[in-house]
Amino acid sequence: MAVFTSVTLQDLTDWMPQFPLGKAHAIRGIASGIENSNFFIDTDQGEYVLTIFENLNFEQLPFYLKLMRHLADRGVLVPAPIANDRGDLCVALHGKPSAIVSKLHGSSQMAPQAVHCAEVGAMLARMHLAGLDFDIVQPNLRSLPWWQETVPKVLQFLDEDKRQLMQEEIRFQSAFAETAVYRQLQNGPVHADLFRNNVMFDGDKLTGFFDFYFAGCDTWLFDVAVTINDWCIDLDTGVLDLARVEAMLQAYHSVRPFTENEQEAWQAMLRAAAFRFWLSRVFDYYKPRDAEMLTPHDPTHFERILRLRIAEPAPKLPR
Ligand SMILES: Nc1ncnc2c1ncn2[C@@H]1O[C@H](COP(=O)(O)OP(=O)(O)O)[C@@H](O)[C@H]1O
Ligand SMILES: N[C@@H](CCOP(=O)(O)O)C(=O)O
Repeated sequence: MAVFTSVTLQDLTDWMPQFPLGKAHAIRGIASGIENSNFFIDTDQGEYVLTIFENLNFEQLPFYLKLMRHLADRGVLVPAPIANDRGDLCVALHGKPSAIVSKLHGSSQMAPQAVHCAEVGAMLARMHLAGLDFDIVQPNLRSLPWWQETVPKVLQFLDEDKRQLMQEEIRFQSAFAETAVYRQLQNGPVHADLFRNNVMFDGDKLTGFFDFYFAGCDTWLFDVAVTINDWCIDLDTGVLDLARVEAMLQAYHSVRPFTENEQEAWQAMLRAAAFRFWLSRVFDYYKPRDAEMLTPHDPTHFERILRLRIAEPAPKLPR
């Protein structure tokens, strides 16, 4: 469980009057999550989610919070940030940037079937299209420059086999990013971390995407690859489940058709998406931060997926 910054009900009572939510009645730390401190709060106006951002700063946060507002206004199902009496979505609490967003109903679907993957694929395509007229540009902070800067910091912790894989993949991805195919991919705001635990369902109906705090401007195809690599695999082996892959890709394609260029980039992009999370998990594993409660993610999971995506071509994108 990750609560890096503690907040008491008294802290909340002192801080809340600036928000149009009435009084705070209860606060509960949220177990899951590894980046921020999250709490459910009960107010006169109902239940909300309070997030204290542990790594993002006041300059970076408007991108995420305004993006969520922009998407919500266009019918994409995401939490709506609540502004304070000065119109600010991001306000200091214990000296750290913090925000209150609406609570999505339902729960995460951790054993998804094709029907859930189709819902996610269609909403992801709607999200990409809705982001077309979002005018704040902020790069995905965990894309190639971060990979290039982080690989040298973690190589010392890896055995020879893993070190070689990491070095080969960063070379491959650096070269891929220079290609004409890559450079012509459609770019815009992407979620970049749309795992099973970041989507809510009520039965088979999707109720929202959340945890936008890895979002940034990147290729739409990278977002699709990240999502496929989590939703459409056997979690024990990393092997793709073809029925789920097809359901997600077809649903996405029916809202926003894939391009020929994306066809060409697909296999390399699935590798990029696996590499990104292998690297961040290795980094988090060897450089843990303080937390009252913290469950690190297993890095070998994404190493396995990367090796698989290199060894076996995934199903092609629909045409
Ligand atoms: N808007 C929301 N509505 C409902 N539950 C939420 C919302 N935001 C976060 N949560 C809950 O909090 C948990 C942790 O949030 P998450 O954003 O994944 O944390 P972190 O940013 O630390 O990775 C989620 O698994 C979910 O149960
Ligand atoms: N999805 C990432 C880590 C980010 O954690 P989250 O709880 O914010 O999704 C991973 O699995 O490595």
